Amino acid sequence: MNITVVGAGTIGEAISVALKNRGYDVTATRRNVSKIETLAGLGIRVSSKSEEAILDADVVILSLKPYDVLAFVKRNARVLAERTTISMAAALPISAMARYTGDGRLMRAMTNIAARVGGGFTVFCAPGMQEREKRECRKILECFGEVMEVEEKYMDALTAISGSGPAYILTVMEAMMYAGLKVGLPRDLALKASYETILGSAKLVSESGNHPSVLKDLVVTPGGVTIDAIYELEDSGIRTAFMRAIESATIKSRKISEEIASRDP
Ligand SMILES: NC(=O)C1=CN([C@@H]2O[C@H](COP(=O)(O)OP(=O)(O)OC[C@H]3O[C@@H](n4cnc5c(N)ncnc54)[C@H](O)[C@@H]3O)[C@@H](O)[C@H]2O)C=CC1
Ligand SMILES: O=C(O)[C@@H]1CCC=N1
Repeated sequence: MNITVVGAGTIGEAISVALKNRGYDVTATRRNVSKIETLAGLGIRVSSKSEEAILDADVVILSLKPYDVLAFVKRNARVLAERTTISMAAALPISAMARYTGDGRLMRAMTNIAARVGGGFTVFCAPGMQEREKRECRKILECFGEVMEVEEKYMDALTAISGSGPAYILTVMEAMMYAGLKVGLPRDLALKASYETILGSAKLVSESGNHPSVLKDLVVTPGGVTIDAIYELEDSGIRTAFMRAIESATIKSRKISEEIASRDP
């Protein structure tokens, strides 16, 4: 199966590598191909001519900025209507693209940067697509990590939690690492202790099926060390900070969505 990834920037490059690693035949496009020369070394075809590169594709994955995806869909509506098309863009509703192509072969997906190492979480919706084609797309998305089909009304919130999420967790990781430096750990050890702890905690929730609060409570030994840290975190309002952050990103995604839907590129 030939897959063309249009817009090999941050996410397009990550998913091109993940697809190639799973044996797909991949073409990646970017206006300035010198920036994706390393992809060619991995056996990915690179091209600056997106309009031509989609002609040979069975599946087209669009990883341009949201408004650029819509403009690309409009310009190439006839070609895309005859191919499976997966938009990775935040905030771009299927209905806005379907104005030009119909929704029969369109999928909207949201992944995250961990797709690069097969650790992404990808949600998708494709209300007009036949089940067989949807299953093929699902297999493609599974190259990026875990996959779930969801209703489109949840996409903005999921973008805010898991699409943008690595930025929050990496901020937490960085803060933990700097805390380690403050209390005298060497840099490498502070970083490893931080990421292994985040990785292990996520694995514990995923494999035990327990609620995070149940597991957290097990760590807090009465009169011990952890409670002093939890006291400081609660005092800083860490939970409301996360809730505000994710609510704010959700609102931003909805706002962009409304703006895009009302524009004709
Ligand atoms: N960065 C992330 O972690 C995630 C991004 N996304 C979505 O992925 C999309 C891309 O985001 P990023 O990768 O962060 O942006 P980016 O700016 O790194 O990538 C977009 C790329 O498209 C290229 N481009 C623009 N017009 C083109 C054309 N006509 N043909 C070929 N290439 C063209 C640009 O040069 C750029 O390299 C956005 O819609 C975003 O919402 C989704 C999930 C996570
Ligand atoms: O910041 C953004 O808009 C994109 C969507 C999810 C992650 N990055």
